[in-house]
Amino acid sequence: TVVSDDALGNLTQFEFLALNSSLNLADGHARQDLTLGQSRVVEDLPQLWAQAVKQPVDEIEREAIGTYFELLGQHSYPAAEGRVLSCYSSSVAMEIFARSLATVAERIALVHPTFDNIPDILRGVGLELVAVEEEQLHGGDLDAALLDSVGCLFVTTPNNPTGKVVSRERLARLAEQCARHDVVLTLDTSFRGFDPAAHYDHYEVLRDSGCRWVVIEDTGKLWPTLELKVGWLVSSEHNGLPLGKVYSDILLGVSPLVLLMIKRLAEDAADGGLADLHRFIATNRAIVRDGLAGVPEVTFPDPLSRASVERVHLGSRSGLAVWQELRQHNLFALPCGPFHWARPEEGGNCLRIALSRSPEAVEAATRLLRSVLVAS
Ligand SMILES: N=C(N)NC[C@@H](O)CC(=O)C(=O)O
Repeated sequence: TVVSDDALGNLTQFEFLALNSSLNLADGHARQDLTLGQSRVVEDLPQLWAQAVKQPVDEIEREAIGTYFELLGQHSYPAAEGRVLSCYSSSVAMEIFARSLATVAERIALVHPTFDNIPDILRGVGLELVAVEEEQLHGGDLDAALLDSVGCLFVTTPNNPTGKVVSRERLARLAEQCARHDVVLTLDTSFRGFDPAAHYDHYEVLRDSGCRWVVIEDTGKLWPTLELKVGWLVSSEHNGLPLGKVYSDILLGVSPLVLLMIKRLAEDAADGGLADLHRFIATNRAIVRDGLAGVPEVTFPDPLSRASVERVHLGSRSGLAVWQELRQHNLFALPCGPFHWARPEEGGNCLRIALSRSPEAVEAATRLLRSVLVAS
């Protein structure tokens, strides 16, 4: 019997089921082997620990932020006090943003589809959601009446699971509309590291637009750091949100050791590691696409995606039924229904495959998926 997806709940609960399986291609966290450069950082952790004990934490934080934001082209990030808040994860940053927004707004426009912990967090603080279809968001100006009816426009870019990136021109136009309607523009840029199309200086565009804005950056998907990560909550001046106050309700600060590790990993990435990572993900994406070539009805809806995940459209097959069948073989992907948080049936025929895995795991998973699909 096919279990209905609400019996299994949200995407993260699906991901939880996969955590101890040998073929976990469910979550977007990085689980591939460390590269040589990254393993040198791990070997240096005792020294980083000693440095974290001695060096002032605000110095470490400034250096980690600078190295990471420069690596990804974000040269105009706000370096002033209180403008970049370090959180234990991007979801903690999102919770702080949501609680802050809910003190001044009742409704929020949110890109559809996207990862479901975003609408869940926003609903959790009592905000009413209005779906903005990805095509709409990328198509042209948003409806003025829509913008007048919300306190915020929330955009995931690159989007999850589609990999769709908001271009510089599109961001400038969205920010201009948000400025005109006095709507906060919020970006979740968790997948930014994977796609050079997302490395233009977003902060320069946001700053020049005059709109109120918030950006959530995430180091957690880029490197295999065993969940050691930081979410950065970045915001414009005078944004009217009690971010600092709510931040202080939740935490005092993150580990300087983790900040030093991130700084070193960002340095390694700047020294060729990021280009290697892009090639690594592209190779894994090709393994999936080549491995499923010729399977009846199977297509890939996101040909331009560079994100560390790949959507597979199964034709008339149920994503949930295929997910269940794979689970019998101890292979876990992600059914795409819950990404379509306003209309789950729209994602009913898709699976998402994680690509931040060893090529061998991606190869084995693709072979298994192919055998299940040709038999279905
Ligand atoms: N706080 C949550 N729910 N974390 C899971 C999230 O990081 C997974 C994710 O974003 C992805 O698999 O694409």
